[in-house]
Amino acid sequence: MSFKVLILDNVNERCEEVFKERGVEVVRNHDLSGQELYDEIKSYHGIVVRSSTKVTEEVLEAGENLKIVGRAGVGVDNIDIEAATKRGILVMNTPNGNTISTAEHTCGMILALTHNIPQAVDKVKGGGWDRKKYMGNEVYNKTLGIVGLGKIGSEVTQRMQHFNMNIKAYDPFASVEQAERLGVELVELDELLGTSDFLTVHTPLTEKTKGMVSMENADKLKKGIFLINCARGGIYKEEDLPALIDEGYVAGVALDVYTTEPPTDELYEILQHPKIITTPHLGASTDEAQEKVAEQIAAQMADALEKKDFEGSLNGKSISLTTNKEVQPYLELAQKLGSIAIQLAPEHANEFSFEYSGACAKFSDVLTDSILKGLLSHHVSEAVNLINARHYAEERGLNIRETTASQSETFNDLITIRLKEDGEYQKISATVFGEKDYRIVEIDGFGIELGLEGDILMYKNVDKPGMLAKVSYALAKQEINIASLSLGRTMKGTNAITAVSVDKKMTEEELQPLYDLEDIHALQYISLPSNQD
Ligand SMILES: NC(=O)c1ccc[n+]([C@@H]2O[C@H](COP(=O)([O-])OP(=O)(O)OC[C@H]3O[C@@H](n4cnc5c(N)ncnc54)[C@H](O)[C@@H]3O)[C@@H](O)[C@H]2O)c1
Ligand SMILES: O=C(O)CC[C@@H](O)C(=O)O
Repeated sequence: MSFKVLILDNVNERCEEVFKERGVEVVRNHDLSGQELYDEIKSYHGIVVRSSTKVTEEVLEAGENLKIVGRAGVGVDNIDIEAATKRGILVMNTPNGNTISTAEHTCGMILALTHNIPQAVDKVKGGGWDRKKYMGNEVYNKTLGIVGLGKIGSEVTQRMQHFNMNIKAYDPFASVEQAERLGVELVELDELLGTSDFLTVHTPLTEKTKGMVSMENADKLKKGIFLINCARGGIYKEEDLPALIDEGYVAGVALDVYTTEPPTDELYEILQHPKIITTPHLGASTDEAQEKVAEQIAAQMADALEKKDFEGSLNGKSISLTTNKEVQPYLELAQKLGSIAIQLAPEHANEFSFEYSGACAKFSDVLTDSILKGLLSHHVSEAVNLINARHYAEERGLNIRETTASQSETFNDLITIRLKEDGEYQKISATVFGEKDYRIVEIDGFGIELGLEGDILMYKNVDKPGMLAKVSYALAKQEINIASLSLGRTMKGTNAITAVSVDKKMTEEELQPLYDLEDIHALQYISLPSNQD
């Protein structure tokens, strides 16, 4: 299949080159919005953006053929990931292509801020000369507080240590080992605010980070602190910044990012403050970073479109495993098992437990996605895939438990689904022999061996002579051929379970005579897709 990708923002030309090298048709059309964008996007399988294009639910809906949204950069706050996930559209970014540039920009901002460089440049260029007014401060031996010890925070740390700064950090997700390796002291946020001479933030904008510094918590700040934000607008409350400076809490502010970009008139006013220096979201704007993110996003998207690799995917992390040859047989097994389990399940079943034993256990995450795909395909009208399966499971209130064991007692690998009905668990287990021989091996304690393919009749009967003859006669009368069969029982003469594979899809009318047979109970008809080539 040939793929088409649309580049919507000002992404470096290496993006087109890489797509073309990979045989992907690529079109560039910048700054589209509204109806123009909805019309244009229809035929494309992928779109590439930076931060200008807002990839809203409406845009995704208009993208009838859309499979991937690629962000040439880190922040994906301009992409409605939830809506993309629901539609099974992959969202990817390039998490490290612009790390170095942004870290360098941050260090540049720290030095420019404390040495009053931008203000002094303006003065001299305007024909002035004032050495007293632009007296600065050294960073040497000062404390730099870092909020967010991720990729950029870590690179800033290493660079500013060479300026002999003492680095402290607040990051609830950072490990002590990581901090030790970097020579950073991990502290709580209040301590960081109260002891830092400079504070730089390197987190996404979230409910937790929004307004991290504002007039409300001004008393927590070390007097005369310098604030730097090269992450996302709004982490410092912008409208409070002039007052924080004028009232002596803050010595100066450096901003590369704003809540609205370009800044609104109101925000523009704030930026006129002589102690606030600014750049127009330039952190990642270097030739090197832009080449890297452009190349990376094109290569990642081409790989994903060809289903070779899913590196950089944000809303389908576990699907990157699907390119691993080892996981492929289990994926199909899991999906088939999900499909059969839901066909055997009573209506409204919503409590499931998935058990993985043996080598397959290490892939449990993606196997759960695959079971859910099989299970939900029967209930959800939209296309369910590995990206959106968990979303639909949650939306439908399915309660899922997952357990793993490194070994199975009976088979090399075993996947079992239990579903709860009237307080009792029904159980179905399956395994794969070789690469594609998928078999159910147990249903509700009955050992059975049944290929997981095609059209299957499954029923319970009393274990006595003549039962199979009745069924085969009812089928033969309708000229329906039996392909294979499997019998299972717990004890001679008690209950038995029988599975009969037939050579054609059966209609309700054809099934009726079988439902009417005496001593044949709980007859169910299951249809499974053929094994993939
Ligand atoms: N100015 C630019 O041009 C530019 C360029 C690249 C990235 N960015 C932005 O910089 C930010 C950081 O990027 P990164 O690549 O380092 O990301 P990252 O994911 O590597 O690091 C983010 C860190 O923030 C931490 N974190 C999350 N919530 C937190 C909280 N409430 N308190 C403290 N720490 C928290 C995470 O644990 C993580 O370590 C992102 O917002 C990104 O969009 C801006
Ligand atoms: O595309 C850009 O220049 C913005 C980059 C940056 O904000 C990011 O999050 O990667």
